[in-house]
Amino acid sequence: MFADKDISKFNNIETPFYYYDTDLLQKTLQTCATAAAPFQFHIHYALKANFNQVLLQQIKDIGFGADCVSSGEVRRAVEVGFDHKKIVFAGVGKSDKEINEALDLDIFCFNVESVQELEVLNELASKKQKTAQVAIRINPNVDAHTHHNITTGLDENKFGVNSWDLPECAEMLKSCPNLKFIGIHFHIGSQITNLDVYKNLCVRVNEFAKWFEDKGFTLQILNVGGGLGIDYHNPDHQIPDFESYFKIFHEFLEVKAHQEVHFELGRALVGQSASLITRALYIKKGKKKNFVVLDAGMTELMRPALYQAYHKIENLTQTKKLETNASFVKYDIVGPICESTDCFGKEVEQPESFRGDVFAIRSAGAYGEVMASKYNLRDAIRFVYSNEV
Ligand SMILES: Cc1ncc(COP(=O)(O)O)c(C=O)c1O
Ligand SMILES: N[C@@H](CCCC[NH3+])C(=O)O
Repeated sequence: MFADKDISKFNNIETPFYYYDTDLLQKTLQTCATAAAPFQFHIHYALKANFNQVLLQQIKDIGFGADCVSSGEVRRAVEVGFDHKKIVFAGVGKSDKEINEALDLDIFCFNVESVQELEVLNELASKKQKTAQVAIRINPNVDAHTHHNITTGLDENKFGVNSWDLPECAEMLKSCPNLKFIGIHFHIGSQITNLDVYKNLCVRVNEFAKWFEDKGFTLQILNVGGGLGIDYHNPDHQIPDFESYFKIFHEFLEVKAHQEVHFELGRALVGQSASLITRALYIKKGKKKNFVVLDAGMTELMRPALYQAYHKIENLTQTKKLETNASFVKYDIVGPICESTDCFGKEVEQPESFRGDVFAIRSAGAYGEVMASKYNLRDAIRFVYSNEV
């Protein structure tokens, strides 16, 4: 819920823009850090969720590490000041150039996703006379019970080494003098709201850890990835239940005294901290449908078009006046882009809306700004921070 003073502020700013609530972000980060502390769990923030530098600064300051999926993200993490000994690099398709850059930056660990990648990494590290620390990303075949487009830990997914390739992987590790094997890594999917899924993951991690240890390897790191979801239906001041989440790993993961448990959270840390603020350009009344045409589209927030993802939409101008205007209408809320999927919600009940009304599309902090595109040669996306206006 936005305060009246926020809505008045928005009236004077050119739309569309991302509005970042830096206080909520701070509270979310602090809650996560406090929940992880009793178990000495290590948090790496997954930059792919949002690599906005202002947010990254806050995240770095709380002491989290960085989980990156490209050398661009590795570079961004270094520029912002993340300790290079807390930077990990995962990704199913790291190019030689990216690997070389990450080797030069002496990152903490490469999360390697195939046997062939081990070979390439060893060769590139040897040319630089370096030793790269590696964790093997294993595909555990655990169903994350999330949208099928954002599940990553099933046999049919491209990510990680499949269990049947592990013997070959173990042989390769033994024969690579420029690699230091330090752990195993998992990430089963994103926007996971059924926490029981993580119990299944813990069982599989325990099995794989034992498999490696039985072969004489020492595992220093158990990296269980991220994926904790947020409640898109109730965005107000919402902080995910980090305590229950970490407790599951504390209870179900078998952690040896010499081992560290690493997490890679993205959405849960930043998702609720932003709204996309946009204005109604036109109201179209049809025979079968009414439309609100906004000045933001799938180019600013792609998730609804890409995954039919739900984001709560609020007409801030009319909600403010609701006592005097109790008439509700169902609208398809669409953007200006030349695509039929450019739609933020169908048959969404809203107060009767008018040209110029300011709308908020909530829970847009993760996979929002970073997935914006220039399609239709749109203007670059703008942002506003709560502590600056
Ligand atoms: C390897 C890896 N780690 C961490 C994340 C972060 O995921 P989430 O934003 O769902 O926490 C992702 C994205 O799904 C990922 O692919
Ligand atoms: N972009 C996705 C999440 C992908 C997570 C990265 N593997 C989303 O918006 O929900």
